Amino acid sequence: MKTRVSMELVINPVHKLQGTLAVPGDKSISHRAVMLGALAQGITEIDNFLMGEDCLATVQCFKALGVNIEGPVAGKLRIYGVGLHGLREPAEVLDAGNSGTTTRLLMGILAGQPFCSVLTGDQSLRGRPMARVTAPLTEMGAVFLGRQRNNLLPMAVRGGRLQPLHYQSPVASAQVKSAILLAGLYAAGETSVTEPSRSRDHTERMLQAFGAAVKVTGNTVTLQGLPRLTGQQITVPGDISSAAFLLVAAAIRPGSRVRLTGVGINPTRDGLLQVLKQMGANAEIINERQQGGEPVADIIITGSKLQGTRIAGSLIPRLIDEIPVLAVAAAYAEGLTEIRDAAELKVKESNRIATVAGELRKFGADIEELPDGLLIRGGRPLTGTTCESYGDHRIAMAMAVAGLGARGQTVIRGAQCIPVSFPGFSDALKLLSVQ
Ligand SMILES: O=C(O)C1=C[C@@H](OP(=O)(O)O)[C@@H](O)[C@H](O)C1
Ligand SMILES: C=C(OP(=O)(O)O)C(=O)O
Repeated sequence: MKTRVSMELVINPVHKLQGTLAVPGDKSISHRAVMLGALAQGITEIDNFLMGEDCLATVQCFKALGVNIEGPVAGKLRIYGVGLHGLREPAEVLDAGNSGTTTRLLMGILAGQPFCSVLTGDQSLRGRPMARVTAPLTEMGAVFLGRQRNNLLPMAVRGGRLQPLHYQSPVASAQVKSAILLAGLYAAGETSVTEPSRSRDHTERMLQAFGAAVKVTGNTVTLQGLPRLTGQQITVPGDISSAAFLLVAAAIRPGSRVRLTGVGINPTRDGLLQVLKQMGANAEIINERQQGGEPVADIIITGSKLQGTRIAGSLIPRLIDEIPVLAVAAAYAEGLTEIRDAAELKVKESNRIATVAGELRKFGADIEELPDGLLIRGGRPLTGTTCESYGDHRIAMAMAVAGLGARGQTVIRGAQCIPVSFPGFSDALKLLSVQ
């Protein structure tokens, strides 16, 4: 297990943000490109791969499963696919680091393998619930052995012959949906997942691009098992979840104008843009195009006076990772913001309802925790403070954004977690900041 040196990020208030920037590649799409590339026949080449620690953990796991992968070097990766049945029993424990996506999607794939593997991760990941995938995968025929009735890592998996499953998921979670669909690759016949509302659909899109038959009807996705997957060329779009920090930073500083190029605007991921508009921000989408089966565009945002809003229901899965930074936008907005139906935030890298509320309160924000969200009475002037990341990259970056509009200096302790999803975050802020 890696031990990392604790790092502090010092944030000084900025007058405004200005400039043009390309954010790093999408984390969700980067993970999936490695996984499907490994299970395909032939070569998959990936460009603009996210060199974040979570995606590097996925690459390491597939190397340990016997896949020949060149790179990643400067966002380029070449995978020599082994086909659906070509993975090899790993001689070492598979370490997913901080990454829930690596763990849960990999569990789906390992469920279909006729060998034994063991998965673990860092302290945060070892506390996150896995029964949401081990339970349905057990129904399909895989065998798991882990703490708290197969809920916590480390977890041993013995895969094998799988039965197809029609699963009614109690949560809108792309990780649950994807784990079952990836296991469904190994089951003869149709496997389907129905969600309470639609989660991100990158797995469905990419499975189709690699040649699998996938049907989407309402909130149900159906996959035909045992397809032949063929290697692809994939250019990963910029990550809207990383763009979110820069978009909110610009939105809360009047006079700002920032252009982010090549950002993924998949409709299952673009809730942030809808909410920023609801709050009165001026966000323009231009140069829309398709890249790797995903819609991308440039986003131009200007600073404006923001108003409070309500964020709930089927919008939540479309912006789940952006809620910490949207809470920051709400603290700078006039009036009340209510975030509901977001209890999933409690089982992320930290309990994000508690950590967002606790850290924003240190700046002087008026914020109340709800069982499934947050109530923020915005408009109070914020004062720079010392924040904790709790090892959660999104909390570290959200609080850095809060510091940009506060009076005085802000220090983010535990900032070494930021490259989990956004290597180069502080350089991006520096580049865009006008003091
Ligand atoms: O499938 C994915 O790539 C992800 C799904 C989401 O998690 P859930 O599926 O738990 O909602 C999200 O929070 C995570 O950052 C990435
Ligand atoms: C929740 C996140 O990721 P994961 O579940 O993959 O750890 C995230 O990046 O905010």
